[in-house]
Amino acid sequence: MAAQAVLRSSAPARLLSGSFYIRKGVLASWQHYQSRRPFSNEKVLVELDESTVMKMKNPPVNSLSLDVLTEFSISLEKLEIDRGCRGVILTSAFPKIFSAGLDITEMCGKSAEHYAAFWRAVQEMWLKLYGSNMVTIAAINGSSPAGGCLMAMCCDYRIMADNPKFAIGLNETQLGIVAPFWFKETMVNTVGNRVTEQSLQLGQMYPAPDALKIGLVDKLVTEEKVQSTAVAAMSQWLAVPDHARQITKSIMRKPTIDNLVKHREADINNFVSFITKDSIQKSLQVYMDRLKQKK
Ligand SMILES: CCCCCCCCCCCCC/C=C/C(=O)SCCNC(=O)CCNC(=O)[C@H](O)C(C)(C)COP(=O)(O)OP(=O)(O)OC[C@H]1O[C@@H](n2cnc3c(N)ncnc32)[C@H](O)[C@@H]1OP(=O)(O)O
Repeated sequence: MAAQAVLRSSAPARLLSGSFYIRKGVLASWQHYQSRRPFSNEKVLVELDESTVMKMKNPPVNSLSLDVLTEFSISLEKLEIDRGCRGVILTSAFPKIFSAGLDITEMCGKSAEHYAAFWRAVQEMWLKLYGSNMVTIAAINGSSPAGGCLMAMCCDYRIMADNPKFAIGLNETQLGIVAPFWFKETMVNTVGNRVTEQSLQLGQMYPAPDALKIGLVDKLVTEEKVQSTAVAAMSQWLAVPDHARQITKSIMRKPTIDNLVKHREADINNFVSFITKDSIQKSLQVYMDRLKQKK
């Protein structure tokens, strides 16, 4: 099978602690296996098995903190330069939640320097994932608001658990904040302009069946089958010659990526001046309080 051809030899499944879990299928040798050990840092788990899987593992809800984002980008970069890796499945280690999006506590009560570093890390994650040469498949095994939805949209193909309790969308306006232009452009590239305009203004979260209807996800399967379906889809995508697929992906995505690269510093400045406003800090605080009260 194409996926197996890509993931060369077999190696023991290996779990390493952290916020992500990368399952790497096939290594040429034990030495090669050992050379992948740098994945075993604080926030990244590496499992060496039949397929390459990055599992977010930041309890309780996979919120994307500065540490998690940094680790994600480093891990993805390592896979990117590994010629043995042509595709990655992105999923969550927890049932019922893919990712709660950006860690709201990173955007509350911190210094301007912290906000700038945080936003640069969000940009970096997006640049690396949206611009990846690898085939990227999101196995969305639970809810996925805002930044979680962004990560899923960065992937080439999205499979979601068929459960109307799981919802996905860019809900920023519900928090009193604004999805930046490159979040918007990613969504436009996924579902089109009209659906994006309405979704973003309303901060709409789509239950899985509705997400399928608007094309925000590509396929629904039962929760138990999300990952195996992703593995099957991966082998289909990997059957296409890499160079042709990669150039095509680049033609589709480069203008959007270039737009952020060009305006990156201005975007950071916009974020910092927006998020440091008293009114925005208040909105985020109210939202966090509501989240805690709902229990
Ligand atoms: C002129 C131009 C100007 C424009 C400039 C624009 C600049 C840019 C502006 C800013 C852009 C920011 C973009 C932001 C993107 C984001 O991603 S914001 C995050 C949005 N996320 C959410 O809204 C999700 C909120 N969470 C939930 O809905 C639920 O928690 C859940 C994910 C559905 C899971 O539910 P459940 O399993 O019931 O768990 P809970 O009990 O709700 O939560 C458990 C604990 O986790 C905490 N938590 C949840 N989400 C987050 C989060 N995103 N960040 C931090 N913490 C989170 C929650 O409070 C609980 O905590 P405890 O009570 O302490 O246990």
